Amino acid sequence: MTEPAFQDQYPDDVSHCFGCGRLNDHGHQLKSRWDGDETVAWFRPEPYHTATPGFVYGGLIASLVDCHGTATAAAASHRAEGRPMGPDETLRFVTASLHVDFLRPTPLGGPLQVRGQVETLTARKAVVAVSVIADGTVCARGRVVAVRMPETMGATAGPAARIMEDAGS
Ligand SMILES: CCCCCCCCCCCCCC(=O)SCCNC(=O)CCNC(=O)[C@H](O)C(C)(C)COP(=O)(O)OP(=O)(O)OC[C@H]1O[C@@H](n2cnc3c(N)ncnc32)[C@H](O)[C@@H]1OP(=O)(O)O
Repeated sequence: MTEPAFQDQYPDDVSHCFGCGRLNDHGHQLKSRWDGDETVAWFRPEPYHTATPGFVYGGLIASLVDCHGTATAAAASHRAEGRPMGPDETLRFVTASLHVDFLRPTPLGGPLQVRGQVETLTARKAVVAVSVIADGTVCARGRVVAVRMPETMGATAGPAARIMEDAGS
């Protein structure tokens, strides 16, 4: 049986992210999982994710790197601490830095494989290298610095609570 995706184990209050939130009907709903010591996600861009005809928009690729990187940071942190992921056990990471090199045009039409490798991991920070691969060819490489989420970004913090209420969450 397939393991549940990391993002499907996030608690509701951090599940509205445009890139990976399972509660965001308008988002990409990226799903990341372990593949040995690396992580993997698959995403099939739609025709409207176009840069030039036939090629994928770079901003979409950046958001795949971003969300796969932060998810990998959370999962790796849980694994390192021997704590299973789940709604009651949350090690939450947000993006401090996102760098992407677009090595070659990414063809539109097939699935993209997004692979993550943890480069460094501490209690407060993870650095994750991410590759975006189309049909066996690495089209983009990225690096995400993910840091433990500050309390001020939580869903119950200040304006966030009102925004979620307005959105009917
Ligand atoms: C079940 C599991 C649940 C998981 C839920 C996941 C929810 C996911 C939701 C979806 C998310 C989707 C993704 C999204 O869209 S997240 C949305 C986009 N991100 C943000 O809005 C974050 C805004 N920024 C901040 O809140 C703060 O600046 C943060 C918290 C990031 C750092 O705060 P602060 O500055 O106070 O941290 P620190 O001083 O203690 O430094 C700590 C370490 O970090 C290093 N550093 C800091 N900044 C940078 C930088 N720019 N480049 C390189 N490194 C940087 C620093 O050197 C230090 O390293 P070291 O000295 O320790 O080596």
